[in-house]
Amino acid sequence: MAKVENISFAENFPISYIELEKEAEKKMGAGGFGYVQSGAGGEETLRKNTESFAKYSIVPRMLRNVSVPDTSVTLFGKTYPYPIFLAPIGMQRLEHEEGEIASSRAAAVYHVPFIQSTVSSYSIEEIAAATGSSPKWFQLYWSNHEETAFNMMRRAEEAGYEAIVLTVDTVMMGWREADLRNNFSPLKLGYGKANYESDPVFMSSLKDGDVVRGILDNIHHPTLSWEHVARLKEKTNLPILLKGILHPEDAKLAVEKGIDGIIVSNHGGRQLDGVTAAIDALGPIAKAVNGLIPVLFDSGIRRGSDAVKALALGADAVCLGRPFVYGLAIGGQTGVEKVLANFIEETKVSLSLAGVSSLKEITSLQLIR
Ligand SMILES: Cc1cc2nc3c(=O)[nH]c(=O)nc-3n(C[C@H](O)[C@H](O)[C@H](O)COP(=O)(O)O)c2cc1C
Ligand SMILES: CCCCCCC(=O)C(=O)O
Repeated sequence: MAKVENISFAENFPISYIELEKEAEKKMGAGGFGYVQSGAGGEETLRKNTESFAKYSIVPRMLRNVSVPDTSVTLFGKTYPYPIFLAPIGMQRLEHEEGEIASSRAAAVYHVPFIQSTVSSYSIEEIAAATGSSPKWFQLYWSNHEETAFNMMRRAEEAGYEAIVLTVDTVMMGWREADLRNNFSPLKLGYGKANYESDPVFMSSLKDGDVVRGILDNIHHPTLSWEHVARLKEKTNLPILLKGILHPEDAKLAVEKGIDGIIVSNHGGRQLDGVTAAIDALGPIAKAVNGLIPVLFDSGIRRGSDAVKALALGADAVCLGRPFVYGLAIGGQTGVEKVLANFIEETKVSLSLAGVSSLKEITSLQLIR
């Protein structure tokens, strides 16, 4: 780390998101880069996700002794040093040979919880072995072969994962024009198989032994409903969060049905184009939930001041997505560590300059539109 004035930062590494994206593009093939970078449809939501942060202006407070900001957050009885998670991102071998092994180890360096995707390139057990006791959550894609979903969740529980994130906005793939243009399907190319190939329940469900076809048959699940969620809940003692909530009524239903937390997200603009910017959905949802369950946020977080705005609007923590994946493409584990180092430092500086000395008081930080 280098230092300029009071700021520590990762040297010889892209600082801004634009630079990160540019460097990552040089390292990745066109198909893989297009898959990560692009959004659905005309990319209206992808653009809005980042642009909409500018609608919210922080009104900072002064003279508040911000010398040692307390950035810790407690969720489900566990305290983490920062209100920051790594979002579940599938198939990270697209970016780097070491994929999720590298990114989960980088997260562990900062005690940042790593959310592992169902469609990851290394299995639940491999990531657990690589990261020991550092915090991990498991993101579950529902499976049409229901026992496969239950078994993956059981494996995560046994491997020491601390929560299950059920993604509910991906019952089918969005209309992604870059992938159509490039004829690019990471699932068909065999990325994202690790949790399936290592799952005896899934493997024994295959009729013809074709793993890729089996994944494709299972992962698109348009029948998903609250009844499935209730069945899932019966099968685990881990907290369950629903990822992909954008409507306050769905958030209220989640509370009513005993769900433990939600992630406000539009999947980084990759699913339905034209939906609300995630940051615009956050305030009304936080109000509807009224502190009854934790509310996490992703989709558009690019810098520390974005995190401060999301926290002020009611998020308990934010998940970093594309920025860390670009770090992975540029420099493997070290690249992700550098992205995290800069993001954490910028978040701390932003909180201090906003006059927030503890996250416990963040919701009193005023934002004007
Ligand atoms: C390449 C890529 C793969 C993703 N894979 C998953 C996944 O497997 N499971 C999931 O729930 N979300 C997945 N997401 C969505 C992220 O978890 C997160 O919602 C999104 O990246 C947030 O948008 P942002 O990265 O633009 O901030 C993926 C996103 C990207 C960019
Ligand atoms: C039908 C869901 C497949 C999703 C694959 C990974 C993902 O979430 C993505 O955004 O891409």
